[in-house]
This record gives sequence, structure tokens and C-alpha cells, in this order.
Amino acid sequence: MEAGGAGEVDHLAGERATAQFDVDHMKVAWAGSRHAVDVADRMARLVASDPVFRKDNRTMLPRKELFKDTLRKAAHAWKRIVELRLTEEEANLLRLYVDQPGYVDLHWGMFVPAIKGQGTEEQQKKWLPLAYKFQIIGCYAQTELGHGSNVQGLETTATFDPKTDEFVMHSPTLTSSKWWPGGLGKASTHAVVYARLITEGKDYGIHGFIVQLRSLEDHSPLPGVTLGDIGGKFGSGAYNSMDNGVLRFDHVRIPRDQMLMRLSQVTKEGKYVHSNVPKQLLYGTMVFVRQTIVADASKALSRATCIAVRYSAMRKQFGPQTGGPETQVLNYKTQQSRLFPLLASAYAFRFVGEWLKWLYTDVTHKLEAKDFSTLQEAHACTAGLKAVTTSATADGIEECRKLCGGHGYLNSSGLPELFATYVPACTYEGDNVVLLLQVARILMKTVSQLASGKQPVGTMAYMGNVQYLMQCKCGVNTAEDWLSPAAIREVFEARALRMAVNCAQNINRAPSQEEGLYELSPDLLEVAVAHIQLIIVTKFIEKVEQDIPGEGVKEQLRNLCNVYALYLVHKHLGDFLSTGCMTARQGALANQQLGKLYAQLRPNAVALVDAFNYTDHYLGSVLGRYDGNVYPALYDEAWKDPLNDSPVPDGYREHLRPLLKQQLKLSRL
Ligand SMILES: CCCCCCCCCCCCCCCCCCC/C=C/C(=O)SCCNC(=O)CCNC(=O)[C@H](O)C(C)(C)COP(=O)(O)OP(=O)(O)OC[C@H]1O[C@@H](n2cnc3c(N)ncnc32)[C@H](O)[C@@H]1OP(=O)(O)O
Ligand SMILES: Cc1cc2nc3c(=O)[nH]c(=O)nc-3n(C[C@H](O)[C@H](O)[C@H](O)COP(=O)(O)OP(=O)(O)OC[C@H]3O[C@@H](n4cnc5c(N)ncnc54)[C@H](O)[C@@H]3O)c2cc1C
Repeated sequence: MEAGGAGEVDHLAGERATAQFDVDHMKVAWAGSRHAVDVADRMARLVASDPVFRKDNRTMLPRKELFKDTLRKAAHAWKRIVELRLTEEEANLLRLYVDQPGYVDLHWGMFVPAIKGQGTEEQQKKWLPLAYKFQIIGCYAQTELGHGSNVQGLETTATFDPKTDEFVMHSPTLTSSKWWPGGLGKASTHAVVYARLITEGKDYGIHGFIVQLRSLEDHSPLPGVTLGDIGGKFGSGAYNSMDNGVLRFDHVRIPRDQMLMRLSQVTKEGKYVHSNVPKQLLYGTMVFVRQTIVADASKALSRATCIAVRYSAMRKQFGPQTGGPETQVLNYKTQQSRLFPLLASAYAFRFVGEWLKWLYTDVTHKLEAKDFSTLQEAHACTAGLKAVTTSATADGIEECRKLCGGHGYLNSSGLPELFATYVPACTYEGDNVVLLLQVARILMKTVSQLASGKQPVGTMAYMGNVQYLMQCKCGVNTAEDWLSPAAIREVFEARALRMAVNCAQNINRAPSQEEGLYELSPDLLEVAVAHIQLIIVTKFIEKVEQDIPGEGVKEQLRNLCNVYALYLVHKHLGDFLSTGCMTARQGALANQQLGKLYAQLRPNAVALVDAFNYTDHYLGSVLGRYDGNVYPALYDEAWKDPLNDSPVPDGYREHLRPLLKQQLKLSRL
């Protein structure tokens, strides 16, 4: 927990004293409201003070014990939620701070939303109360051994039998085995299963079905259902707490009314009827989760940067040639140029996540009113932001590990487990490359419609300004000119549009559109990234333009926003130069300004990570401790490893002793 208790010494107090802003108000800006700070604080402390939620030994647990520990934590969390009558907001935060992937994530995060989004009112009335009370546990079974990204390529079949008014669920091949769904392996009693609907001899493509998998009496798999866990995953602890599973059906029958029928129906005579709605609504649960993943990216990256900033402030190496105290590694310009852009990215992702949540809610209301006009915008933004933020976060966590030197490689730093738990976010809910190609396709379509005078809307509205953006010249003359939000916005817009137009022209030169899209797919990825980075920068600028209370808070956020934008300019300078958006000199000025911004950020760095308001329990890192008292903690932690249970290790008698004795004999010869 935070420092302040009797006898505690705050080793980072000096760092905290140099902050030039009101940390308490920054906590509000980060969390979104005073209420959000208070609820998060209460839930974090509730978890941290409960011994059942202990996690410091997690990376040392064998898989079976780790899984049992996950079941215990989930059951205990639910007990607390019921006993304390927690609201949905509080319950969700409790789950977040328990910080252990488990079946509940899929139950609440995908099974329930799939029924809400794709079930009829009647189906919702039947299934949701059961799910809400945990009388059933559900998961989301879409991916198969042979196909994940290509949803249309799934092979599981659901064949309607009008004689019995049932669907027959079947896995016709090995590759049709469901493979990966979280919670499926050991915990779930039910699943929303995605399968090809076949009726009257015709294949109508992928649809969702609610299928019971296990007995509600003794949890054993039902007849015709083969179930298991798919095996250990990357890293210790980490995502191994989750029972990602395998599922096969051997002609398993379910009643017709277990097909999710909001988007399309099958009558009892076997007639297929499609409601007058876009078929992509079938993908709605993925869109919902992608949006939550963007919000989670800022949490993961802020955790890693909190650890790396605090540790870098207490760690000292080398010193001035004239002697005197050693230098805090945070004072090295190289450390700052690697770490501060990550800190700025954590803030950028937080604010774009907040905006994406608003967009998602807005689109959902429109869909309810049968207005489907913003569906494409929702898809492009959720897919693109999910891809860009998760890739940057995974890379950022790994960079934070390196920023902590050797100690960052210890499990007790918390960083290896954080990375191992986080990195699959680049793959699940849509492989990042596949998602970026979706965004790029939408951008190519938008470019092709510009000539006809169709005005792009939403986050693509800037493309309508094509005449100006294709020829504008960046007006920056001095390093300070880069502090203008208008200048930053214009170069990001010009870069994104010019890259998109260039790529569209190259595609048009190909023998066919399909061939062009195929050949130029590496360029298309970069087009999509440029567009998504523009969105993140724009939303950060818009945030900073709002009324933000608290002494110095707005100034710090403006600084972070400029760091984020100019770091991207520096990193992708090739894009900006090759599209003629700026000159090499202007690029050098951007880098010069970036250096000045790092210097301004330095005295505020520790306070900026304090504003995340994370407990030591949630951080789970001896290096990121609030009090900065790292060395005794590292030393104590080492002795907790089971390898140190005895001074002479197991295996000495069998393998070390004979070897040593043999060497002794040989040396005597
Ligand atoms: C009170 C108690 C409270 C308790 C506590 C509460 C707790 C709450 C917890 C919440 C926690 C949440 C935590 C969640 C945990 C997350 C864990 C993650 C686990 C992972 C799960 C998964 O991975 S599930 C599987 C995911 N799979 C994928 O993502 C597959 C990716 N592939 C696809 O999406 C598609 O195949 C595709 C998009 C790549 C291609 O699809 P398709 O071939 O059908 O289409 P086309 O490319 O031809 O495009 C046609 C057309 O459709 C448009 N389009 C495509 N997708 C969408 C879409 N999603 N929406 C809208 N439109 C779409 C596309 O643009 C094309 O448009 P045109 O106009 O025709 O060009
Ligand atoms: C930890 C974890 C949890 C998961 N949980 C669930 C779950 O609860 N439920 C569920 O249904 N699924 C789940 N999944 C599965 C996940 O959704 C898929 O793994 C994901 O969608 C990627 O699909 P894939 O594995 O088929 O990858 P592939 O598509 O086989 O990707 C392999 C490579 O091919 C490339 N590639 C593929 N298509 C293209 C293309 N068109 N153009 C260019 N390159 C391409 C990719 O970029 C990648 O480099 C989970 C996965 C993981 C890792």
C-alpha cells in the first residue's frame, strides 16, 4: 500500500516534492471523475487487504494449483460481491484488481454480451438471469483448431432436424475442434458456439448457438461432448490461470430455440429467415470486447511505466567524474527518451479509450434505433485502436523490463508476468495484422469515393479536406513551433491522407483490385497505423483543450500530449518525409523540442505515475513499491523461492555428490 504508516520511510519523497502539479487532481483526470477515483480506491484496498487475493507466490505455483487458486479467488470475489451488494461498476473493478485471468472474464465479458446482443428478448429473459446468478457459467466458443482469423471459414455444423425441432451440433473434422476459448477447458457449463447453420440442405453460414456442455449436477461433460484444456502457455503464472479449452461435438442435439435468433431465425418447418439487419452484427461481441481491450491497454502500460519510473528514480549507477553521489538512472537522457514516450502513451491510450467507450455507447444507441450508418466507423475504430494500442503496450512492457536492468528479469519485478499475461492481446479478439488490414480496406474504400464527392464522416472526416492536405506545407520554423496543436494535427492528417492516397493509386495500377490489395498489404498496414495514430493524437489534443481543474494538471497533460505526438513524428520520420509533409530540418526541430519536453517532464515523472493510484498489491512488483525501498524487498523476496527451502538442494545426493566425488578421485590419480 501507499507509504504513510508508522515507521515507513518514503525513499521517493524527494521526487514527489519536485512535482509541479496537484497529484490529487491528476488522479481525477486519469480516472475520469472524483467518483471513479473513490470507487477504484475502495475496491483496490478491499482486494489488497484480503489474504485470499494474495498473488506474490503465483509464478511459483504448478499449473493445477494455479488453476485451483483461480477458482478459489473467483468464488471468493463473487461471495464478496454478493455480501457487500457491490454495484456492477464496483464488481468490475474488484475483478480488475484481483488481477488473475479466469473464466469469469469470458462469462461476463463475452458469454453475457453475446446473449444480450444476439439473443431475442425471450432468450435473454431465459438465459441472462441464470448467468447473472452464476447458476450457469458460459464461454465464447468461436475459434477452431484450423481457423481463427477467418471466421467465415469455421467448420463446426449446426444442422436443423425438423422432425425433432432440434439442431444437431457436430465437429466433422479434427480442424473443426473448438480450440482456445477461455473458461471452456474446465469451468464452463455452457457456451455460445459459432457454427455453420444448415437447414433444408443449404449452408447459411456462421450463426451463434447456446449449448450446454457439462452436467449441472456433477460437472461431467454431457454425452457426445469432448472437453479439455489445451495445455500450458507462455510464461510462469500469467495466462496459465485460464483454462483455454478444446471442444468436440459428436451429433449433439439442442432445441431449436437455442439458436441466437435476434439477427436471423429458423422456423420449426426449417425455413431460414434473415431479419433486415447487417449480417456483421454477428460480430458485435468482438466489437464490444475490442473496445474494452483498448481501455485495458492503458492499465497495463501504466502499470509497467509506474514500475520503471519509480525504480529508475531510486536506482543509481556511475557518477560525475569529479566524484560525489552516483546518478539516478532516471537522469540519463537515454533512459528518459525510452521511458517518457511510454508514460505519455499510457495517458494517450487512457483518453482515447475513454472516447472509444463513448463512441461505442453512441453506436449501440443508434443500432437500437435501427440506424446502422455508424457500424463501419465503430468497426474501424475498435479494430484499429485495439491493434495499435495492444502492440504498443506489449512492446512497451518489454521495454520497461529492459529499463529496469537485471532486476527487471526477476519474477518479483512483476514485469515478466505482466508481459506474458498481456502479449496475447495482440492476437486474441483479432490478430493485429488482420484487424489493421480491415481498417486499411475501409480507408481505401473512402479514398475511392472521394472523387465522387462523397464526404467522409467521423474519424475519417479529415479525408474530405483532400485538396488542401495533399499540398499543404508544414509551417514550423523553430522547435517551439512544434508546441502548436494545429501544426501537429495538420502534419498527422497530411501524413495519413497522403499515405492512403498513394497506396490507393498503387493498388489501381495493379491488374486487379484483389491483386493490388494482396501485393501492397505491407503498405496498407502502415496506412492503417498512420490513420489510427492520428485518431489517438487528435483525441489527446481534444482532451487537453477541455476544462481540467487542478494546479498545473492541464500543463502536464499538454506536455505529455506533445511528447506522444513528437515521439511518433521522430519514430515515423520516414513517413512524414517521404510524403513531403515536412522537411528534414523540421524533423530535426521536432526532435530538439522532444528533448526539451523530456527535461520538463523529469521532475514530475514520479508524481505522474503516482496519479495512477495503484496499490502495491495491484502493481505486484518489488521494484515499483510506492516507498521506493527496493533492495530489502528484493533480498527478502529471494528467500521465498522454494529452491531456498533448504541450503542443500534436492538432487544433491543423486547428481551433484557422485560428480564431485568422481572429480575428487580423478584429481587424486
Ligand atoms: C454484477 C456482476 C458484475 C461482474 C463483473 C463484471 C465484469 C465485466 C467483465 C468484462 C471483462 C471483459 C474482459 C474481456 C476479456 C477478454 C479476453 C479475451 C479472450 C479472447 C477472445 C477471443 O479471441 S474471441 C475470438 C475473436 N476472433 C476474432 O477476432 C476473429 C477475427 N476475424 C474477424 O473479425 C473477421 O473474420 C474479419 C473481420 C477479419 C473478416 O470477416 P468477414 O470475412 O466476414 O468479412 P470481410 O472482411 O469480407 O468484410 C465484409 C464486410 O464486413 C465489415 N466488417 C467486418 N467485421 C465487422 C465488424 N466487426 N463490424 C462491422 N462490420 C464489419 C467489413 O468492413 C466489410 O465491409 P464492406 O463494407 O462490405 O467492405
Ligand atoms: C490467450 C488467448 C485467448 C483466446 N480466447 C479465445 C476465446 O475465448 N474464444 C475464442 O473463440 N477464441 C479465443 N482465442 C483465439 C483467438 O481469437 C485467435 O487466436 C485469433 O483470432 C487469431 O487467429 P488465429 O489463431 O487463427 O491466427 P492466424 O490467423 O492463423 O494467424 C497466423 C498468422 O497469419 C497472419 N494472417 C492471418 N490472416 C492473414 C491475412 N488475411 N493477411 C495477412 N496475414 C494474415 C497473422 O497476422 C499471423 O501472423 C484466444 C487466443 C488466445 C491466444
